[in-house]
Amino acid sequence: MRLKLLWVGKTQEAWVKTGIEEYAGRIKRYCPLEILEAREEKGAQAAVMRERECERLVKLLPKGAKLVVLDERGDQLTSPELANFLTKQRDQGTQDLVFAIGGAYGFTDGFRSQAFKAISLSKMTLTHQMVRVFLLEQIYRGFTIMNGEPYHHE
Ligand SMILES: C[S@@+](CC[C@H](N)C(=O)[O-])C[C@H]1O[C@@H](n2cnc3c(N)ncnc32)[C@H](O)[C@@H]1O
Repeated sequence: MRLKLLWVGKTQEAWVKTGIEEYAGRIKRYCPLEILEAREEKGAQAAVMRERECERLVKLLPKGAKLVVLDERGDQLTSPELANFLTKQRDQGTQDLVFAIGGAYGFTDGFRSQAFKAISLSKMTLTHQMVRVFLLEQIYRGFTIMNGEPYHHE
């Protein structure tokens, strides 16, 4: 299984970049990981920017990939549940598992409907930049749970 993180726009804040590098590096000990970045749209109405950004996200999706969207309206999982989800995908032979994070205006309904799962990290809205770090840390945590390593404590 290969993991891909798909998101919109460059990471702006240095402290977010540091977090991404830290957890992406840790995840790569367990699984190949690639970050795919769609260009951010600027200066149009929100609906137009959302549409254009989602068109770019679709173009970056590998053929046959299984898509998970990060969405505040999605399923809320515990960390062990996320670990089980990753285990199941690996054991089912999923080749490319893609986690997509929307831009500042989120996803179109059309993009969301291409996903087989939507995951919420909280009922609160987080910045699309911060979600990158939170998601990476939870994926890393998931791999440590899968491997019985002493990182996650109940
Ligand atoms: C600022 S939010 C977009 C908010 C937009 N109003 C919406 O309803 O989706 C940008 C992106 O960050 C991610 N995001 C923000 N909060 C989240 C949360 N609590 N759980 C999961 N993803 C979240 C989603 O991928 C979202 O598309």
